[in-house]
Amino acid sequence: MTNLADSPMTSDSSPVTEQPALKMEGVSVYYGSTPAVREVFLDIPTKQITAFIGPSGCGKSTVLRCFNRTNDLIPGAKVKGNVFFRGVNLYSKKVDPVEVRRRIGMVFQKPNPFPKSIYENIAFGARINGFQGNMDQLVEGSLRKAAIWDEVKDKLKDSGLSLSGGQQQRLCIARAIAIQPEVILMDEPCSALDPISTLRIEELMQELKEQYTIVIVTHNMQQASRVSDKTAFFNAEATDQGGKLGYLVEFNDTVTIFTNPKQDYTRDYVSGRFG
Ligand SMILES: Nc1ncnc2c1ncn2[C@@H]1O[C@H](COP(=O)(O)OP(=O)(O)OP(=O)(O)O)[C@@H](O)[C@H]1O
Repeated sequence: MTNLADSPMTSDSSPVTEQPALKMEGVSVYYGSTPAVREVFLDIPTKQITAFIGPSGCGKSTVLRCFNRTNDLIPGAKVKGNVFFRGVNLYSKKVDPVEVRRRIGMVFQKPNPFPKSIYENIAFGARINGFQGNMDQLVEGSLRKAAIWDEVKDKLKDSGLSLSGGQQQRLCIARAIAIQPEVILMDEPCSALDPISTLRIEELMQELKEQYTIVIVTHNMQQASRVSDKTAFFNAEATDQGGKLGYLVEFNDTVTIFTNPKQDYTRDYVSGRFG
């Protein structure tokens, strides 16, 4: 089994920030025989925030799921091309998808805490992953990193489901952090939250990027321009079969995408002319 920790990026002589954490080379995704996304080439920078934007159905979530092999869990989904994490091809037969999902965590649109105590929401996954250290410390550290410790420290035995939506989402981020991933994928993490909870998550993302590489799918262009360093704009084109096929139009620094994009489609989208 290929060890995902074995990679040139662990060398002290090469600063991690200079190499992409994740790399896509010619990735196409199919659901059954229907193509959903074609030929994506993309480098995700280490310890930065990359946003995926684009109209509904252009394949943002589909592409995001390729980074931790969660498309494998969808019957009929097929990924072609290569996805590299720290130089290791994640789709190689030697790579264990469970290990991939441990190293590359995911937070979903709707907060989905386990129906267990706040403490167990953090401890459960760590225990399953064979964590041998001090569990109390791990729980506190993860909740602190997710900026929710002060709100829950006196009620760790209460159910995770008793928290507000915004708190539940930070609990889910803490749960992802507890597994000690290197990358956190976020699929519209704020779309079910009110503006104040959204702001908390956005602030939290800025803190987390000191330690983690973050990729976020968002429908909210203001959010992408506020939080991200890089932005990938996806669009979809009509197919001969009457469907839609997603593709990457443009990928650049967020400020360039929003102020001086190279493609007319991008300019029209970010200025609200379609989508
Ligand atoms: N589980 C699935 N089974 C079959 N087709 C799917 C599945 N998930 C996505 N698709 C199709 O793949 C295409 C891309 O969908 P995807 O959800 O990735 O786009 P998106 O840009 O994230 O959309 P949205 O912004 O609406 O969430 C769409 O045509 C969608 O119908």
